[in-house]
Amino acid sequence: MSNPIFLALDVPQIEAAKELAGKVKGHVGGLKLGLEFFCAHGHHGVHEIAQLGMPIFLDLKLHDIPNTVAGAMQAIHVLEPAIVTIHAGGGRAMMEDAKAAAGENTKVVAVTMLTSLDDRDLSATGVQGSAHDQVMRLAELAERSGLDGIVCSGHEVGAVHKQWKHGYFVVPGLRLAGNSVGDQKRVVTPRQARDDGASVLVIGREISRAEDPLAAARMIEATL
Ligand SMILES: O=c1ccn([C@@H]2O[C@H](COP(=O)(O)O)[C@@H](O)[C@H]2O)c(=O)[nH]1
Repeated sequence: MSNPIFLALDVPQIEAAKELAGKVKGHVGGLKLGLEFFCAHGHHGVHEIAQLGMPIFLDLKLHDIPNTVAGAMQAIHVLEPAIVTIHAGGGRAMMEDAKAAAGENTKVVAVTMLTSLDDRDLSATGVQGSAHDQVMRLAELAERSGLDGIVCSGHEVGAVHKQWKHGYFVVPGLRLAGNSVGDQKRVVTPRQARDDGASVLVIGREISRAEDPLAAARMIEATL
């Protein structure tokens, strides 16, 4: 079984990102580059990180009209990312067009509800029901739109997995028991997410902010 951990390289400098990724090489299965890194360094930055030889997850969370998102997908095609995120809230046509524009080796997954939000936050946006209901609804829409999978929290992944047997499930919001959750609200341990059917475990600060990132990565790997 390949290592499901993708390390979130949420650091602004290329050299710092490379150094961190180099330290944990062999103990994570891939590297996640998000908005902070991509806005600062664009394609050049992605090429630099790709030279480390690990699968790249471009967490761009695209959300716009279908034509614009399809154009963005075409523009990143050349980077050959293993995974790209879009927002399920963009609707069916946007998701269909994004998938059609992606490279055939790229998994396109839809963010359902950010792990930094809870039921109250959802209600404040005017959406009725619980976070769980919202994730289930958007997961069904993503599946019907032909996507490879979704991003959800560890609170929902078990239920989504039962409903969508061959989906690809990306789970952030992961913390070891007792550790600070920071800005995350729907949190589980990496082991819990894995046991409930996560395909990819996104881990950032538990490794990147650890005194010894290699020791942290090895320890988390050992819990799986
Ligand atoms: O719902 C979501 C979607 C994406 N993320 C991203 O995952 C990492 C999590 O970082 P931690 O430091 O492990 O909390 C980060 O890059 C987010 O942009 C998410 O947390 N939740």
